[in-house]
Amino acid sequence: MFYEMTIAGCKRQLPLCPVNDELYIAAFIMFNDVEVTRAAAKELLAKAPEFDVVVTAEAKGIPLAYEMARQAGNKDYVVCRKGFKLYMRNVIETSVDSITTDHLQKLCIDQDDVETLKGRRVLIVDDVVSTGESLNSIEALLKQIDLTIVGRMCVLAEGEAATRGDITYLNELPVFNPDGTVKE
Ligand SMILES: O=P(O)(O)OC[C@H]1O[C@H](OP(=O)(O)OP(=O)(O)O)[C@H](O)[C@@H]1O
Repeated sequence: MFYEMTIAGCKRQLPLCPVNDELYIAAFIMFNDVEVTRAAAKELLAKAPEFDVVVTAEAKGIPLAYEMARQAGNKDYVVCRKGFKLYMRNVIETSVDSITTDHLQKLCIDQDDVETLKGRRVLIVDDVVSTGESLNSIEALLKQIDLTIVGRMCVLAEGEAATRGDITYLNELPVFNPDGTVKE
C-alpha cells in the first residue's frame, strides 16, 4: 500500500507501514532523494525567518538541514546526534521517543556545537514532525544554551502536528487505518 502525494513539486509514492494494529503511517525517506531534498529546502527557505544556524536531529533531517544551510549561503548547521562519539567533548544530552523508532533514543551535542549556537538565531528543521517528541528534545537541548529559536520547520506535518500553530511546513501527511484508508 502506498500514499501518493506531491512534495515541493515532486510526485512521490510513500509506502504505508504499521506502527501498531490500529495505526499505519506513510514513510517519507529523504535519503537518496536529491530532487525532493533540494526542492523542499528551497520552498522552506522561502517561508523561513532570518536565521544564522540550522539545527536538526540525526538522522533523516540531516540532508535537509545541510541543503537549507547551503542554499541560504553556506550558513552553519548543527546536528543533534543520537549517540556519544569519542571525539565529542563536554556533551550535553537529552532523550527522545519518536513515532518511527520503537525505543528511547538519546540526543546530544558537544562543546563545538554549543560554540556554533551561542548567541545565534536558530532555525530548527526536520523532515517530519509527528508526535513532536523529537522537536521537544531538540528544544530541551537548546534551552541549555543562550540562543534564540526563530522558527520550527518541517517538510511534512503528520497527523495532529498539522494543527500546531508553531510549525511551518510544506504539506500535511495523514495517518492511516490498517486497510490504507486515511484516519479521520
Ligand atoms: O515528531 P516525532 O514523533 O518525534 O517524529 C518525527 C521524527 O521521527 C523521525 O526520525 P526517527 O526518530 O525515526 O529517526 P531517524 O531519522 O534516525 O530515522 C523523523 O525523521 C523525525 O525526526
